Amino acid sequence: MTDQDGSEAETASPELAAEELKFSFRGLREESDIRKAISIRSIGGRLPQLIRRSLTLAWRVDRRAVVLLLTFQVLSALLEAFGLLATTRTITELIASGHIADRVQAALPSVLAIATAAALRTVLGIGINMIGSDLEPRIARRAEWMMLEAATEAELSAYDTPGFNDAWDAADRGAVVSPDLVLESQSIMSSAASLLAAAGVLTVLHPVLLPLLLLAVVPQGVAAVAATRENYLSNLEMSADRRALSHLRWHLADKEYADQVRSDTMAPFLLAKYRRHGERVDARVRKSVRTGARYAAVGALMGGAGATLVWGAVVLLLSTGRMSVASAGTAVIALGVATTGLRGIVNWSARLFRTGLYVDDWADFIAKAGGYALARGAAAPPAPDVIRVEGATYGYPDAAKLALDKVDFHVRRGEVVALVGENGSGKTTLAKLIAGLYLPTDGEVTWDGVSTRDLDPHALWAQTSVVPQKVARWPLTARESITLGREDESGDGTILDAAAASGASDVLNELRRGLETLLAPEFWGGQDLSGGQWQRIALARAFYRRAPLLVLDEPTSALDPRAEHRIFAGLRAMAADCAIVLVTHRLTNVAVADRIVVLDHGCVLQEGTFTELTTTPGLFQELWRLQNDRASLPDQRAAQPAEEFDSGIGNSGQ
Ligand SMILES: Nc1ncnc2c1ncn2[C@@H]1O[C@H](COP(=O)(O)OP(=O)(O)OP(=O)(O)O)[C@@H](O)[C@H]1O
Repeated sequence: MTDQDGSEAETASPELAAEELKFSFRGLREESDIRKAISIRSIGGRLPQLIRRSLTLAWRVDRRAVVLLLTFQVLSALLEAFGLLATTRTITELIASGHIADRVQAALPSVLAIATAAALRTVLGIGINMIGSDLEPRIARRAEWMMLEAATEAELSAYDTPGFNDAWDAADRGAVVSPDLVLESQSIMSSAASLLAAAGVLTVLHPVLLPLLLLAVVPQGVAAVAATRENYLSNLEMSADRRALSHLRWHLADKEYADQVRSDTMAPFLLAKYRRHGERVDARVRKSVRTGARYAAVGALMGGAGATLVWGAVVLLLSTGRMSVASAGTAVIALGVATTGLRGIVNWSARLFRTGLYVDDWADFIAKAGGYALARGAAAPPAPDVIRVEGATYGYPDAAKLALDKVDFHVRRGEVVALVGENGSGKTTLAKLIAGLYLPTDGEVTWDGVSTRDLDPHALWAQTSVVPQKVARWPLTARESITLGREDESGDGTILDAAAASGASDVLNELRRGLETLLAPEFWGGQDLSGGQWQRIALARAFYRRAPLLVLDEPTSALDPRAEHRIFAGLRAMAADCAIVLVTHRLTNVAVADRIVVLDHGCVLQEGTFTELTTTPGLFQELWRLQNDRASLPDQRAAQPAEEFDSGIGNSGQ
C-alpha cells in the first residue's frame, strides 16, 4: 500500500510489499560473470581484444581511414625516436670542447633534424585528429545501425522476454560510446609508440632506467583500472534505478499522459517515486566516487615513490660517472617522454577498458537479438486458401499460465471468422499466431499446409494486413501513412478507394494539404488526429494493402456509429478475395462473420454461426445477453428513485 507521497506503508511485510519498477540483465551476462570479466587480472588480456574490436569497427566503416591512421601513427613514433636520438647528438655537440660558434655549427644539423621531426609530427597529429573526428560519428551510426538491424530481425516474442528491453538500453549506451573505443585505442597506440621510441633510447643510455620507470607508473595504472571497475559496477547496480527514473520522467512529461497526470493528480505521487529512485542513485554514486578517490590516492602515493626512485637512479648514475652529461640530458628528456607515454597507456587503457564494458553490452545485445533472430524457412507463401491452427499452445515467457492451450482453428479465403471471449482469453495472441507474428510453443500454424516455421516471415507478412488494438501513429504524411512506401502505378485511385472504404476520406478532406499533410504532431508543422481518425487511417492502410489475410483486432473501438457501420457493411464484400479474422467485444458486429470462435482461458469453448451461438446456452449467449442488458438501464432508472440509483453506482462493489 502506498500513500499519496509514494512512501510504502510501514506495516507491509517483505513478501507482501508492493512491487517496484525493476529491470534485469537476466538472459544477458550474469552479474557474477561480469564481475569475473572485470577482475584486474583479466584486463591485460582484454585490451588487445578491445583494440582489435575498435579496429574492426572502424574497418567496417572506412578501410582507407584505418590504414591512414595506422600509417600516420607509425610514422609519428619513428619521428619521435629520431628526434630523441638527434637530441643526444645535439647535447654531445654542444658540450664538446672547442669554440662555441663551432659547437653550435656542429649541432645545427641535429637541431634542424629535431625541428623537422617535430614539425612533421605536428602535421601527422593534425591528420590523425582529422581522420579520427571524421570516423567517430560514422562509427556510432554504424553501431546503431547494427543494433536496429538486430532488433528488427528478432522474433516479436523477444520483446516479451525479461531483460530484452534492458539489454536494448544498455546496448544503446554502448553504441553511443563506441566511437570512444577508436579514440582510446588510437591514443593507446600513440602512447605506446612514444614509449617504444623513448624506451629504445633509454635502453641505449642505461638498461636500469626502463624497469625503474615501469615501477613508477604501473601502480597508478592499477589504481586507475580499479577505479574504473568500481565505476562500471556502480553503473551496473544503478541501471535499474536509472531506467525507473527515465520511465517516470517519460510518464510525467510526455504528451501521451499529460492530461491524466493532471486529472489524476499524479504529479506529487510520481515525483515522490522519482525522488526515491534519484536518492538511491545519488547514494551509489557517492560510494563509488569515494572508493575511486581512495584508489587514486594509493596509486598517486606509490607512483610518487616510484618516480623518486627513477630520478635518484639518474643522479646516482651521473654522480658515479656511469653516465655522461649528454646521456643524462637525453635521459631526462626520454624519461619525460616515456613517463608521458606510459601514463598515457595506463590511463587510456583504463578508459578503453570501461568503454569496452559498455561496448560489450552492445555486442551482447546484437548476439542476444541474434539468439532471437528470425530463423524460419525460406519458402515464400502464395496467397493462402486456408490457414489452420492445429493443437497450438502459446505461453509468454515467464507467464504463470498458458495464453493458448491446444487451440484448433481455421479460416478460408472468402470467410470472415470472429474471435470472441472475455478479457485475457487469448484472442489477440491467437490472431498474432495466425498472422505469423508469433510461432506456437507447441502445435502448428499452417498456411495451405506449410508450417509458419518453414515460411519466409517477411514474405508471409507481405501477405498480411493487421489492424492492431493500438495502431501505429507513424510520423509520415497521410499518403505515406496509408501506402507505407508501397505506392503502385495506379496513382491515387487505390489510396482514395481504401480511404473511402475506411472512412479516412473524411479525415483527408479536412487536412490542410490532403494526402501530403504531415501527420506528426511531435514535429514542427505536423498535424495530430483524434483517436478515431487515426483508427480510420490505420484501416485505410490495411485495406490499401489488399493482402489475402486481414486481421482486425478491435478495429472500430474508437469509431463513431456511422464510421463503424461503414466498416462492417463493407466487410463481406472485402472477404470475397481474402480471409478475415475479426477480434471484437461488440457482439452485434460479429453477426457479419461466417463463423464465431469463442475463447475462454486460452481454449476454444464454442464455435458456430451467430444464430447458433445466440440460441445455444453457453458463454456467447451469456455475453450477448449482458451486452443487450444495457437496453434495460433506462427502465431501471425509471423504476428507481433518482437518488437511490446514483448512490447505487457509487456504492457498487460494497
Ligand atoms: N506480452 C505479454 N507477456 C505476458 N503475458 C501476456 C502478454 N500479452 C498477453 N499476455 C497474457 O496472455 C493472456 C492472453 O492475452 P490476450 O492479449 O491474447 O487476450 P485477449 O483475449 O486479446 O484480451 P483482451 O480482450 O483484453 O484484448 C492474458 O492472460 C494476458 O495477461
